[in-house]
Amino acid sequence: MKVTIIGSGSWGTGLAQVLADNNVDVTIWGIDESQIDDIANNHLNSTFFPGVKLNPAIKATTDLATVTGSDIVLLSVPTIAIQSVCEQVAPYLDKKAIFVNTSKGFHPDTNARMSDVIRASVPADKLSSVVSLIGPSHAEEVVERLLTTITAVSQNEEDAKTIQRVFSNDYFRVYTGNDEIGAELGVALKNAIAVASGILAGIGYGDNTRAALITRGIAEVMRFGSAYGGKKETFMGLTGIGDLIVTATSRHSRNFQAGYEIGKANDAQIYWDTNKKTVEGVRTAKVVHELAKAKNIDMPIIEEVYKVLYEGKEPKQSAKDLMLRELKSE
Ligand SMILES: NC(=O)C1=CN([C@@H]2O[C@H](COP(=O)(O)OP(=O)(O)OC[C@H]3O[C@@H](n4cnc5c(N)ncnc54)[C@H](OP(=O)(O)O)[C@@H]3O)[C@@H](O)[C@H]2O)C=CC1
Ligand SMILES: O=C(CO)COP(=O)(O)O
Repeated sequence: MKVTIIGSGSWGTGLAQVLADNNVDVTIWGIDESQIDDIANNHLNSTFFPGVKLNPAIKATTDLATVTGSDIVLLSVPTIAIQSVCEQVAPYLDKKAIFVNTSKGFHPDTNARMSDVIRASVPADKLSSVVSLIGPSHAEEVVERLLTTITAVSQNEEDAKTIQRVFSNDYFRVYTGNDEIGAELGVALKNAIAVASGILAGIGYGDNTRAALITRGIAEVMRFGSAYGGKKETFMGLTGIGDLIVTATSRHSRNFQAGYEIGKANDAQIYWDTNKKTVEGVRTAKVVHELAKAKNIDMPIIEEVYKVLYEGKEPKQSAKDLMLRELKSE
């Protein structure tokens, strides 16, 4: 089994650690020469995990020809780059490969889900199927081999089981699932709710607020996800409430961190002026704002995140407006 990981960022490196620990032949392909050199020769990815030793069996290269012969191609670049890396990779494949998606969000122009983007970008004779490997899983913890559970979601049960088998070990437990729509919408939307969680913490609100946010947040995710074809029970699993909990509460979350800075400043401009990290929830808030309007779905929390990010609304005013909305029963 040969696996190529596309992207030398934090999640690609974390998943390479899992595969190398499982004695799988794994190579990371990336565009940043110094990062690739660090992984290949020092067995470190100092940009993301300073001081954390990587399994020395992980190979790394900037040569895309390494993709030839791969049984599995795992994509770990931000959602904005998924289509372009698929188009770059496909010509190098000499057989059908399982494409593993790990990105959480939507296509930058079409708002399509990631599995649909991959299916549209990889020719059928190069694609066995798409499996999304998604769930509550901060790379910073996986690379340190802290116990993690995740789901391999696919329309193709056999390929989902292959990914389950290849990745599972005593610290990384993989479940399978087939609700691609529900799972991919769950992990995308939770990022926008995590931005809200960071904002509320940055303002100075406490644990009651966070519990309210998570509870009302999953209700919103479920409302949106089922309107777009997801199964209700999926939102109660790892790709729903599980991923929302970890992202809305963890110091590792870049969505939470971005929100925190915005809340502290009571202004989103600080994010637009300074952020250099991958923060998928920011664009997701815009996509959800548009898609919710199209189907008239009530999304009060994500709508306030949208207003803070894109209309200059003060976060403190947004929090008050959420509390003073028309009173409802649960
Ligand atoms: N980090 C995590 O814990 C988890 C992340 N995810 C998801 O995984 C996806 C990737 O995130 P993550 O790894 O954290 O992001 P990072 O920012 O850590 O890494 C992204 C990597 O992709 C590279 N990249 C960007 N564009 C291209 C391109 N066009 N061609 C080749 N490489 C490219 C970047 O290179 P450069 O820096 O040189 O631009 C960088 O090495 C996101 O959708 C995220 O939501 C999911 C679960 C966990
Ligand atoms: O998706 C993640 C954990 O499951 C990573 O979250 P962040 O992108 O907010 O760091």
